[in-house]
Amino acid sequence: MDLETAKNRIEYLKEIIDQHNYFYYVKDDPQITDQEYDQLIRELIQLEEQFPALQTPDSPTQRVGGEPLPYFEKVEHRIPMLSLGNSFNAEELRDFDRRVRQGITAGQPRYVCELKIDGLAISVRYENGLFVQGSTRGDGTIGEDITQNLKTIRSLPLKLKQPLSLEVRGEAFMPRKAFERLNRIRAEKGEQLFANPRNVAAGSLRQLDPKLAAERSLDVFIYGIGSIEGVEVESHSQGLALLGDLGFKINPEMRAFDDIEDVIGFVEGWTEKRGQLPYDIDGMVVKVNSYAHQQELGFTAKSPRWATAYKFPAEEAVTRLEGIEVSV
Ligand SMILES: CC(C)(CNC(=O)c1ccc(Oc2ccccc2)cc1)c1ccc2c(N)nc(N)nc2n1
Repeated sequence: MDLETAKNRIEYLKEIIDQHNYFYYVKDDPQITDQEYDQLIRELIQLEEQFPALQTPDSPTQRVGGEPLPYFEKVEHRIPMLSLGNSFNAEELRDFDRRVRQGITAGQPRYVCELKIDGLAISVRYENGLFVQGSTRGDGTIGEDITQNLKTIRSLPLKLKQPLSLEVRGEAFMPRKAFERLNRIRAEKGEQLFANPRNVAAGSLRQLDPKLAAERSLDVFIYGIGSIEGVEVESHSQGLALLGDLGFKINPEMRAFDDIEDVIGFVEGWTEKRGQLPYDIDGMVVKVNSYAHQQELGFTAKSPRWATAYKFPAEEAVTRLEGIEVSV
């Protein structure tokens, strides 16, 4: 095969594999069998080995990157990763609504409610549509560069559907089924079990060897834009829709409401049924949707005044002792 033919075939394979990665890992709706997918990947690996000059960093073969790192570099977030104030019950959500209504001068607030995934907060930077760097939240200003590990998460695109430069925020997590499978294997080996999926996700992303992160079936939901060039976005929901169009995995359970009583109904609903989700959540996040309203409301020292985290009541750790239920 000559160079030109190889170049065209490699470009075709990268495109088609990216599309199938999107269907499988982002939409959870595979369009081809695992065997057909493996065949495409194997052909691309062979062609890139035969024509090394044609291998590019955004190739799907580059997800399980290089050698283990000696340490993680520090990364300064251009836009800080802020924390959330907490609300613990319906009345505190009503207080939040009253403060919001006092702080805006025009219109009524519209709220977007999202699941608060129990994972590790991350920030990922793209330049001209290509994944260039990923980092942990750290202290909100300085995080750790975990690019190699984040590239192993297949629901995180290496190349966006539009060549935009932006920084996104999200939560990396381990699905409950992967957590249970991992602990079953550790139990068989007589190794100590992990306490919860969040610890495994955090521990995996802090491994210096990306091959370990690649084995952990980690996943990600993107929940916000840190910064974006060349695109005007006016609301949080519009931002999420744009992120979805770019190929990011957005949590499908987000809803918008105009009345705080509907927000309360929604978050109380999830308090009951969160066990049905394939991943752990530790609360809900309620955000004022309009960026104009967010601008008016501003921030406290470390949190936006236009968002709050509704924390679920601590689950009663109920253990069965000789058949009787005791709450601990
Ligand atoms: C709302 C925000 C705190 C993100 N937003 C920011 O971090 C943020 C940061 C600078 C901003 O503006 C500034 C720009 C420059 C300087 C200072 C602030 C605005 C928002 C947040 C935090 C955690 C979340 C979580 N676990 N789950 C979901 N679903 N959403 C979440 N949302």
